[in-house]
Amino acid sequence: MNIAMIGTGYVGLVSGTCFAEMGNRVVCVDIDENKVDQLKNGQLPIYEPDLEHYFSRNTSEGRLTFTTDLAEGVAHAELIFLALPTPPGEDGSADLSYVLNAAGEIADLIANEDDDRYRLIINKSTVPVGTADRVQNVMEEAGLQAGEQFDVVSNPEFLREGVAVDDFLKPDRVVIGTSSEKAANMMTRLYEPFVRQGNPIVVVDERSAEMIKYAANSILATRISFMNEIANLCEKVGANVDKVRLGISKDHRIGRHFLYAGIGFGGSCFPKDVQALHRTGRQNDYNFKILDSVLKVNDQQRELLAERVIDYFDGDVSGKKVAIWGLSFKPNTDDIREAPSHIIIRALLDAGAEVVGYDPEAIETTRRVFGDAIDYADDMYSALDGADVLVICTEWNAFRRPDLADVRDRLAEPVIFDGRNVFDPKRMAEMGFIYSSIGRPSLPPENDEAAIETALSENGQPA
Ligand SMILES: NC(=O)C1=CN([C@@H]2O[C@H](COP(=O)(O)OP(=O)(O)OC[C@H]3O[C@@H](n4cnc5c(N)ncnc54)[C@H](O)[C@@H]3O)[C@@H](O)[C@H]2O)C=CC1
Ligand SMILES: O=C(O)[C@H]1O[C@H](OP(=O)(O)OP(=O)(O)OC[C@H]2O[C@@H](n3ccc(=O)[nH]c3=O)[C@H](O)[C@@H]2O)[C@H](O)[C@@H](O)[C@@H]1O
Repeated sequence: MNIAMIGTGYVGLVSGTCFAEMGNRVVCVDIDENKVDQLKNGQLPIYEPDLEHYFSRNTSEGRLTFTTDLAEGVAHAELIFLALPTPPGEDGSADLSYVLNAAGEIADLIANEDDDRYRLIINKSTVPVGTADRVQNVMEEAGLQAGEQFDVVSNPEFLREGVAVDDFLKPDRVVIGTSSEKAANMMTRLYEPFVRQGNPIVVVDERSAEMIKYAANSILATRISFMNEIANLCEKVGANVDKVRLGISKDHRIGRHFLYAGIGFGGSCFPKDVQALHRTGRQNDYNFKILDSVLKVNDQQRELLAERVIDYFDGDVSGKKVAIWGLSFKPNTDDIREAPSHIIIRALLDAGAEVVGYDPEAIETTRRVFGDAIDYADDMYSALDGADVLVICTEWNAFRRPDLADVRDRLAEPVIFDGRNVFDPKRMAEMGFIYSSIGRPSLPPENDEAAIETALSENGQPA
């Protein structure tokens, strides 16, 4: 099938590449000339595991191309996807200007064509309930006839950054929102190769499809905030949130996913989408109280480690050097949008601390935000040289089994604040660390040097 992907960001680029992988011809359109130049030169503007492999194959075989020219994309395609930003507006509701303006331009282009080809305009962006109707109005205002020349489809995307290609190629489900049988058939034909494992294509009306996306993100965010509150209470009553998680997750009604306590959820979507759904409630005279709490708990949780570091130094961190491991909002991405690490860094800088950050992929994206206000380390160990404490913000694999003897040697004091519970508190205490994690008891550190040496060597690392 011939596809245009309008917007070539995390969603547009991954979706476009994966559609091309199934044999479709995809033209990706973006207004960012640098991005399009990079893509035309075979370079990926984002880090996303496995993307390079599919990108190279499909560009070299000519099924995946890039342009800044919307007219080229529209002329090529029978399926026109909108994968555009929907950032929060001032009142928290989704800003639809990117989507509606692009729809307007597409409508004008189609209205000026000689032929009467039928097109699908497909919302892949996360958009509030009623947006498909608004896009349809925009098309009709240009003189186009719904059902004859076009239909609007809502096709929300559920991929996660860091595993986006795998999620797209093997989705748990595909949601198609349309009241047109013809549109539903075309969309089903497009997605059938992706659901061969028997996962369903769920065809619903446009409004339900739009609500499904917000409901999915909001219930996942609610689980995280809920577990963070359990973690906070565990600390007060001497329980261990990781053990609690194991205990509850064996109940198949609860399941094991999205129950990890930590320093709150970040990313470009959970904070924005929970806020937007809350706003939809308000606009419809409904106070969605749970969502308000989900956001408040998350804001509090993202401040937690900075407060703990400042408390550790009795309220005065001026001149103290804090090393941060993990800058991206989650592992396996360079995305720093709404990253808890950035909130922690800002709070530490405001309090007068010096910060040095390390991340396997997100140094450049972080540099664009903080510039010279913080230092950047070339590797995870050199970040620790002369640092007073280490703060772990993202659970990259490389941080899970580091050489803790080296970590201890390099830090001015053996102090670790772990926002992702990557180490065992008991073993950390045996190795002489002052170790604070989320929702688990902190144990007094061993202070006998010989015992510490033994524990470090038993940890599999040279003492
Ligand atoms: N990032 C994610 O993991 C997911 C995002 N979503 C949703 O998908 C949508 C897009 O998100 P991302 O891909 O993360 O955004 P992004 O910011 O990475 O990409 C958006 C792209 O659109 C381009 N753009 C802006 N205006 C344009 C125009 N008029 N014509 C052509 N291109 C234009 C920008 O230059 C940018 O490259 C949002 O609604 C988001 O909520 C949904 C599922 C997952
Ligand atoms: O709409 C979107 O953009 C996407 O948002 C999330 O995907 P993403 O933000 O890429 O990443 P997640 O894996 O969901 O993690 C989000 C945040 O929650 C945190 N998290 C996740 C899981 C958990 O148990 N605990 C926890 O704190 C992560 O550290 C991260 O900061 C959803 O999982 C996707 O289904 C959705 O398509």
